[in-house]
Amino acid sequence: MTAPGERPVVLEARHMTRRFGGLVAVNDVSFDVREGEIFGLIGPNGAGKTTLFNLMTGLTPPSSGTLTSRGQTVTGLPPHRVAGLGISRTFQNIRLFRGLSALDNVKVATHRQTRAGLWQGVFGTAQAEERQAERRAWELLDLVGLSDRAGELAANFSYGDQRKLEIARALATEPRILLLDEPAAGMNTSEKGQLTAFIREVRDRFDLTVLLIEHHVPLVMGLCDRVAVLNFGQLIAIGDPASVQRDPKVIEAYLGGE
Ligand SMILES: Nc1ncnc2c1ncn2[C@@H]1O[C@H](COP(=O)(O)OP(=O)(O)OP(=O)(O)O)[C@@H](O)[C@H]1O
Repeated sequence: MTAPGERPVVLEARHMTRRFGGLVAVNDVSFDVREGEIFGLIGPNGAGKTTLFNLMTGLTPPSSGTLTSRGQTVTGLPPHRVAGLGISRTFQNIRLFRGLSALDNVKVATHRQTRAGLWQGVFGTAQAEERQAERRAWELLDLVGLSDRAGELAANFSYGDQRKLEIARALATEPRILLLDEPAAGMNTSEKGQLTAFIREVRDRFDLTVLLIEHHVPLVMGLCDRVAVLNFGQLIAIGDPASVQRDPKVIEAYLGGE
């Protein structure tokens, strides 16, 4: 088996910067992510974590700097093109279709992957694709443990279950790289406990690279292969969880903010 440090780099962030007026939310951030890694992004409130995810997924254009994935430039592409490169995400503020069922929320995302167009209508493949989308949506709901509630409106789900539904929806686009923005937020203690095994299972089963923003420190430390720490937009530490946790700059950043 290839050692983690020898696996190919799948994301290269170089000097990524984003200014909002006079505020530098992300300041000259560079790092690599390797295939199959579970890579954590932590930092105090307002450190720039979500802005960095937004830069990486086309929601916010960078002021300067680049992100490439397997030689392809990601920065400058709109979100759907970024998704087309196999980079999918969930959101800190959940973005489900609250008035649709759990099944339809996932199905809508699988549809983005099916080849819509004239030819499928002409050759009558639309129904087959519809059935395939439905089958895949059921599989993904099963994976996140929600298939017995497939017909319920997303709005009726607990916060923790909505997060799981968001993960199912992100997986429906068949990503190679999955970005999770605070996956444990709103989950109860037992759900948080199960999340580590779940994220590992998803990574292994779908052959994914996973990046996650998370405030729940035990989850980050127990789950991530490497952790990057942002503070006031700057990358102040990167490495394995134990060494990052001991880093005086990281301790200072967290204690200084209390
Ligand atoms: N669209 C925007 N316009 C102006 N300022 C913004 C915008 N988005 C983010 N910011 C600012 O950029 C900084 C970084 O915010 P960001 O949400 O990325 O931090 P974060 O680390 O994700 O924080 P949290 O952990 O609280 O979610 C904050 O000062 C925030 O107010």
